[in-house]
Amino acid sequence: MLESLHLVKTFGDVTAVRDVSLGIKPGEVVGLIGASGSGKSTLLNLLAGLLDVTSGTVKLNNERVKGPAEQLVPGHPHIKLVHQEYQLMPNVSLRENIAYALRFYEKRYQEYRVEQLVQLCRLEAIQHRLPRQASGGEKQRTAIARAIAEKPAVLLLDEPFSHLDLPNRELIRGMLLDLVRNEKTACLFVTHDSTDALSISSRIGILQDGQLVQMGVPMEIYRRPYNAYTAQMTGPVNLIRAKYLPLMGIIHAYPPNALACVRPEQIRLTDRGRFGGTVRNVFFKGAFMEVEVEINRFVNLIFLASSTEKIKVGQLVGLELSPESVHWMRGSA
Ligand SMILES: Nc1ncnc2c1ncn2[C@@H]1O[C@H](COP(=O)(O)OP(=O)(O)OP(=O)(O)O)[C@@H](O)[C@H]1O
Repeated sequence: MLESLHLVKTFGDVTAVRDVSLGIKPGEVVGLIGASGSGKSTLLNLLAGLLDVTSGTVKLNNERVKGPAEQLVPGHPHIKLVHQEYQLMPNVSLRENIAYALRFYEKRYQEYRVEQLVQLCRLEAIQHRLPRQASGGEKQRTAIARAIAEKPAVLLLDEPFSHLDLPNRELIRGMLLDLVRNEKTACLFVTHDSTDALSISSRIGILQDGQLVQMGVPMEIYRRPYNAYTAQMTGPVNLIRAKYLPLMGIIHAYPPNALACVRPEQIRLTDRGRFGGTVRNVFFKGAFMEVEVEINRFVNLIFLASSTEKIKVGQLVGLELSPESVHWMRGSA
């Protein structure tokens, strides 16, 4: 198990990581979501033993992971970090890039393991290409294959899905799930986009200004975000001040400026709506539409409608929201 205990990292007067404590078990995928500058890469480097901590501890199976100041070669043999830039050797094939990680092993085992990795990372068809002849997704998969060649206990990934198209993102998602199932690797990745994190992680964490503000199972964080930042980082959301909720038929006992979170799918289109408004925008998203409705001068709401519905800008619509769908947030806006 990889653990961080009260990790802090400062650069001059910037605190990039503030008191972060977390644990990742073998066979678990954990996604950390944070805005740009929230400390994601710094945290990954600390966990990998590639950056010295200001205070706090990183432990792998109860043994302290040393920082670069304490070692000749930075890093830990059982913790691998895949950077955003892949860092492949440019003049040898993708397959040889993977094999290089196994160069100290006996030839037969090396061949066997490379073959296994090529299959696991879906590289059969393009394994003999040079990195410059490969797409971003193929290079990403090669970098992951190389990182896991020696079966590390922990795989850390920096933005593994950014710059990839949907089919490649799906491939990497499937691959990571296979990997943790087959090899019991503990996998932690950071991202600024919640979609992949919500779909494959057993737990997700939200980083805000270097702090881990919330951690839990994806559904719980999506439904019950701690604050507005957590709500916005995990998907489309309506953030509604308490004083406007009676407009929607919701009676409550909260102060006027308390903030409520209502996810778009919790608002329903209905002919017998308790409230309604004028459609301002309709965003086609494929299987569904995101519809923006002006309730009054101060409140716009978004709700989801099936893309088979006929909804037009300027149309009046009736809506329904049940009191149980409203989540009151503790943190400030
Ligand atoms: N070597 C450094 N020297 C000084 N400040 C740094 C250094 N590395 C990071 N920082 C600062 O620490 C904070 C966190 O940076 P970090 O790169 O970890 O964020 P991030 O969430 O990974 O951002 P992004 O998603 O944009 O890559 C930022 O304010 C950044 O400017």
